[in-house]
Amino acid sequence: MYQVLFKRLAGNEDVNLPQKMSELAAGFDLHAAVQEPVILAPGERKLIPAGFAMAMPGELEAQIRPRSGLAYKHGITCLNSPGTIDADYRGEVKVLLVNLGQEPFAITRGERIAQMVFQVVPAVSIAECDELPDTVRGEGGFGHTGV
Ligand SMILES: O=c1ccn([C@H]2C[C@H](O)[C@@H](COP(=O)(O)OP(=O)(O)OP(=O)(O)O)O2)c(=O)[nH]1
Repeated sequence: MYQVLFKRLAGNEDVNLPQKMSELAAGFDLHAAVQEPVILAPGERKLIPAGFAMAMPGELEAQIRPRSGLAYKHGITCLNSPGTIDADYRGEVKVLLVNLGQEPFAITRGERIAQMVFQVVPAVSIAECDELPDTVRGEGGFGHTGV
């Protein structure tokens, strides 16, 4: 079990911290910490504050992912999906939403706008080399096996 710390940022006492909506949910829902409703016009993107900062063990990252209901019903999704929260980031967590729907959409205070899923990032060491190990695939990619 990993210990993650959430710090509520000043002025957001009324906004829920990330929370799971069911016992085995993978994601913690994030809530909009906007003061007034924010309108996203079709095609528009806006950075929405989530009202908290966090700390997690160094081997973790947190991914900000869209909520399927908002995406399906309104075309609202995360532009940089999945967003990456680094373990050493201490700023406010924010969600970059974009409206891919046909209608303006209002983000209201406290609304659940995205979800955050934790992942273990494997420790890697890197080295430069002149020749890479051979594979059967070689340089084939981008559909080289057919569509
Ligand atoms: O959806 C997101 C993505 C990022 N961040 C924060 C946490 C993350 O640790 C930091 C940097 O994100 P990223 O590495 O994706 O951004 P960058 O464009 O590479 O910026 P930087 O140079 O600040 O690393 O911004 C968010 O709050 N929400």
